[in-house]
Amino acid sequence: MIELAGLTKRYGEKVAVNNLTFTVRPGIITGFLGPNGAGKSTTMRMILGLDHPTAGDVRIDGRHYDELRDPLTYIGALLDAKAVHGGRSAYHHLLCLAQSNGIPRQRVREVLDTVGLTAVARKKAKGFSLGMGQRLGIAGALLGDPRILMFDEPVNGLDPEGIHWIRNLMKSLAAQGRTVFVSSHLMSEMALTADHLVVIGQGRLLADTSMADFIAANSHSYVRVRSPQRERLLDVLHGAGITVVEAGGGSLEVDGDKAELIGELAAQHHLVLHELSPQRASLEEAFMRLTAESVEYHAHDGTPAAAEQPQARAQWGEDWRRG
Ligand SMILES: Nc1ncnc2c1ncn2[C@@H]1O[C@H](COP(=O)(O)OP(=O)(O)OP(=O)(O)O)[C@@H](O)[C@H]1O
Repeated sequence: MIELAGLTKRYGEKVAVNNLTFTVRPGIITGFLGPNGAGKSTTMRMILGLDHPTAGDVRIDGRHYDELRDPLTYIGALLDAKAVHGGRSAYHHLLCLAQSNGIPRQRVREVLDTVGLTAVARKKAKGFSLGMGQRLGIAGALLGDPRILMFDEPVNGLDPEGIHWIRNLMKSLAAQGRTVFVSSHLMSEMALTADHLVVIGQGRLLADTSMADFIAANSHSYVRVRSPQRERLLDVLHGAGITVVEAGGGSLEVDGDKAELIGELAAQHHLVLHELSPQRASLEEAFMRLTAESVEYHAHDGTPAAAEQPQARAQWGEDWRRG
């Protein structure tokens, strides 16, 4: 497990990480989300002892990183794929890591094979593409066969086949009972990969919950209904006390999880339905809704940043609901 307790990091006036307390558990993939500058990388660096907390504590299986003997055998991490000596080959980069962590030499060939870099093992890392660099970083993380894996933006630079590969790799690592902690800005990918989410904004914890609960809590569910007997259906729904909003394209929208109720009412009144579809927000929509107030860096599209605009969250929710 990775356990954070009141973890805080200040850089001068800037509070990059603010009193974070959460636990990353084994056997599942925990996604780590937050807008740009939220403090994800700083948190990950503190977990690895690369940055020292201003306050609070972080432990790996009960110990601080610098107390771990051969740390790569406890926790493997991909933080910055470019943090490789460019003049070394992939093989020699991994061999150096192995030798300094008491890891047998044959493990280097195994991980090169796992990440698909065997054919370029003797090539210098400085000639590697972004995706090859990511694969080499992942090989380094796997080298010590650790129980805990931590990946910062692992799909960055990977092609669709590579993204598919890393998704399956993380799932199999979690299925083996390992702890997998991964950050990504690719929400669609995170939705397919993570079981649990930790979300931060401006260094603070915003959510620590299962994927399903996160989406349910931060999104609005409604049912879209279309019928060729629209007017009669409206009467029936109004008669049952159900509030209906007329949406574009002749469809109707009803708040909440009322699909079954609407279907039964339609059947009782012999009404034909062409569509009866429960709608739920995607992870991306739920994430934007939750973090709207803590986004620091906005592109200028004429509207002020949400942080400067206290009503933004409610307004955005309304737009999203009908948009
Ligand atoms: N060495 C440093 N000195 C000063 N400020 C720093 C330093 N490292 C990070 N910060 C600041 O701390 C905040 C958090 O940065 P961090 O890189 O951890 O965010 P992040 O969530 O990983 O962002 P991104 O998604 O953009 O990678 C930012 O405002 C950043 O500018």
